[in-house]
Amino acid sequence: MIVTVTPNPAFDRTVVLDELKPGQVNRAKRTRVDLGGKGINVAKNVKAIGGEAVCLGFMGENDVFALIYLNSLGIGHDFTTIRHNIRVNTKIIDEHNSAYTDINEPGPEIAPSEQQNLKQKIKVWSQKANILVLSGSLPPGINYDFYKEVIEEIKFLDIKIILDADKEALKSGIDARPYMIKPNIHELSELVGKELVFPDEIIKASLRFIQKGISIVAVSMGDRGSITVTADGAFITPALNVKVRGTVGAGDAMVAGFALALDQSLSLTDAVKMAAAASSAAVTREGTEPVDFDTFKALLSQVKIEKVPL
Ligand SMILES: Nc1ncnc2c1ncn2[C@@H]1O[C@H](COP(=O)(O)OP(=O)(O)OP(=O)(O)O)[C@@H](O)[C@H]1O
Ligand SMILES: O=P(O)(O)OC[C@@]1(O)O[C@H](CO)[C@@H](O)[C@@H]1O
Repeated sequence: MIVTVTPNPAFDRTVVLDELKPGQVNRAKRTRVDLGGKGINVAKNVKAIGGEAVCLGFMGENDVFALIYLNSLGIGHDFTTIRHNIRVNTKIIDEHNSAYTDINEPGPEIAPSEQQNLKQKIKVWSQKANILVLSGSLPPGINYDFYKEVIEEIKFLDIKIILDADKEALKSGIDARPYMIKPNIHELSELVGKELVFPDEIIKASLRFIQKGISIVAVSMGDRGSITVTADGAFITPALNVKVRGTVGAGDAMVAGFALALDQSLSLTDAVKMAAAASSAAVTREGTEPVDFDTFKALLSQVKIEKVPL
């Protein structure tokens, strides 16, 4: 079973413009609202490509539409109810410049008791799960080492933990040695304090974390595809040629592909393929709508992987 944790869910409001003109009145061509937040997007995409996932995290007591939506997709959930509503993140698509701008709110203040409640639920669900995905930013009131503490509490269990976070939450989470991390190229560059561009630099930087005891470092590079590094070798995967309608959540779809492949004990090559196909399918969707299964299937056969021995 795959369990995802989203401490900071969001309603993603996607606003499509001809061209974003800062300092002026901009008229939207169209808008849409999706329930998002990284772990929730992972669960939506796991479901869309044929698996099952359960969502944990914080959810406002009045955020009933979020639950109705997950129920409509048949996605299980066991959120920790909080007093405040979840945030609204604004995603601006500038069609003329193919520019994608995210404005992410900090999220609601979390009380210590709410935090304990989520930790307890994670412990209980981790007893039943094969894969635990810890994903996204931490809302106010939660310490940056939340993910580290969670990993340390459950790592004696037979469970593979995937961490997808940034900044201090990622840095400290890595110290607890999750099974896998999925930094994007900017996050990896920040982690090692050097701007990384070329595959050999990216592989070398990733190996630092493999040497620390992390089994898989999957580095996403937007339209340049991804590089997945393990102790046995690196897999370079160019992005697929698809019509891009929105890039938000591409990384989450990538994590969904890995999570499902790991849950099904598939080979790493198959996991990399599923991750590439799911993430490429994700960018063909506006907003964070789950991927279309037929598109995912069609893209799966197109993924090319170059294996680089170390
Ligand atoms: N423009 C694109 N064209 C084709 N594929 C893309 C494009 N952008 C992203 N992808 C696919 O999605 C994967 C993940 O993208 P990216 O590196 O942008 O993730 P991310 O920064 O974690 O995204 P997010 O935080 O929005 O989920 C890439 O490895 C690639 O397979
Ligand atoms: O602010 P965070 O938690 O880092 O990221 C939140 C977010 O940008 O991530 C998802 C896309 O990956 C969106 O659904 C959501 O709005």
